[in-house]
Amino acid sequence: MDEQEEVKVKNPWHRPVLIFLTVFIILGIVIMVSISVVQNKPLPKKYKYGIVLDAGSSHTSVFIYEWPAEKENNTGMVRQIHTCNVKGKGISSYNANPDGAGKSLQECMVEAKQKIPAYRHSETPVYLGATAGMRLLKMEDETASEKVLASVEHSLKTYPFSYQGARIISGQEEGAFGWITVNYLNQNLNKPTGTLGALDLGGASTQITFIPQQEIESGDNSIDFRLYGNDYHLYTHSFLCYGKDQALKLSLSKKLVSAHAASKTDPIEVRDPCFHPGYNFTRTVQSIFDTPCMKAVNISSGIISHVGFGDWSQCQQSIRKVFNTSRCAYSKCSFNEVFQPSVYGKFGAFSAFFFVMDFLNLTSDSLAITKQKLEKYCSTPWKKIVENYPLVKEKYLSEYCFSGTYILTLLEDGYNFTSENWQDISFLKKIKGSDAGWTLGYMLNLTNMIPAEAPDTRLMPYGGYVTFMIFFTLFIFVLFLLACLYFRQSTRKAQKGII
Ligand SMILES: Nc1ccn([C@@H]2O[C@H](COP(=O)(O)OP(=O)(O)OP(=O)(O)O)[C@@H](O)[C@H]2O)c(=O)n1
Ligand SMILES: [Ca+2]
Repeated sequence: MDEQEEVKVKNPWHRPVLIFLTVFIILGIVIMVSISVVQNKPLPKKYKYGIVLDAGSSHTSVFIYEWPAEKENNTGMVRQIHTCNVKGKGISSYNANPDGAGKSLQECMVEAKQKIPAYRHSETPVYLGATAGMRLLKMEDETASEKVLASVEHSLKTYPFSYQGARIISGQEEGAFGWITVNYLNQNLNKPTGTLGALDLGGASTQITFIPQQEIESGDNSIDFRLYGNDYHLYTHSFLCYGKDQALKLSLSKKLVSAHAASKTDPIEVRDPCFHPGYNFTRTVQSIFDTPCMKAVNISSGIISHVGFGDWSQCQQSIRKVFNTSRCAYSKCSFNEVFQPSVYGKFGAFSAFFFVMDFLNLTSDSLAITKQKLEKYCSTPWKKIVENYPLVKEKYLSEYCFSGTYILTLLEDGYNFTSENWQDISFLKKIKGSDAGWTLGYMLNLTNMIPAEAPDTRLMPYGGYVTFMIFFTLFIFVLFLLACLYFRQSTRKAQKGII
């Protein structure tokens, strides 16, 4: 009986240290299992795709985007994997032949089929957004614009993707989605850092979008977003007819009207300081007035002899005439009686802002140097320019003096940038491999990929998780060894006791 009692007392499982260690080991295992379950929730590993067609006034581009399926709500995860430039002009140029608009997309859409894995085709959304060219066509001939949209819709539905619509987007959407794109790509949206304003220059319209420091006095210039848990109150404006092709027509029409008033020769000679000395090109009056951007004038037909004389400061004076700055019903205006708060913060200037300033090698100079270089460029004889750039299309080449001067005048006299904040403007084409423009923001919005609230994050970052698991495994292993040793010692002692 005495012996039996001694065995009971010395049973090692009854020692508090051993009980303590055992509880710790079990607790440790439970914690490890729980963490690995939370951390390793099954996640689909594959990529998803989206296609957006930018049907601009001068041309159409097809953008293909890709993102990891499990990370679609994180900022900066969507990237552009391919672009295809549709051959020919923009879809609005098919007003007299709407079927041609749909057909023009074929080559790029076939390319899209090859770029996106076949098993993803049916779930890949396709959106087409048309901008200022189609806005103008709609103003001129609504039936023609509907036919063009019906034609591209019919064409896009023949592909195995998930067709989501073809529509004319508003100027506010164009500005706001451009702003979302640049800030999404720069990963500014879920951080307390400042955002980047967006400046977009197309062929037929131009947009300015930024977060101002002052109240927005006109309702149609204000847009509110809640993205990743932050509220954004944006100023945006789109100037229809102030893209660089329409602005050239506006400017030429003014020169034509005064030349016509001064002398009624046929052809009418229009001397233009925005074109190089020695440049001489024959145009029809109709080619300048073929747009609803211009008021009808009494010169409706005839031939123009367009003669350049390359004088930058006269060119700038002539361009100023297309901006009406005489009246403003608000505390501040840009031009044409449009409210605009003072520009604030850094800006990204893309599309034709970039094409032109990049060609002229003016993307990183001060305003004063930019003017000097442009003055020199405009006064260079046309013959020399053609010799210097044999590979550039003559139509593009002839217009860079006008376009550069237009950009400078729009930014300085129109939007009120100064020599102090000139270098806050970055002329850029791409951000981390994706084009700056409205298309990415448009897709992110329509696929709900930017949540209003910040998405849930992992329990801990991957590196932290791995360190934690290694440390904890070692810890439990040591505890286990200690427990074994202690158990063996206790058993021995107990056995000795029995003997
Ligand atoms: N390498 C290039 C490409 C385009 N352009 C010019 O840039 C303008 C078009 O810019 P873009 O942003 O493509 O305009 P769209 O989107 O077609 O027009 P919008 O946005 O007004 O609808 C046109 O004048 C075109 O001639 C250029 O000078 N150099
Ligand atoms: Ca555009």
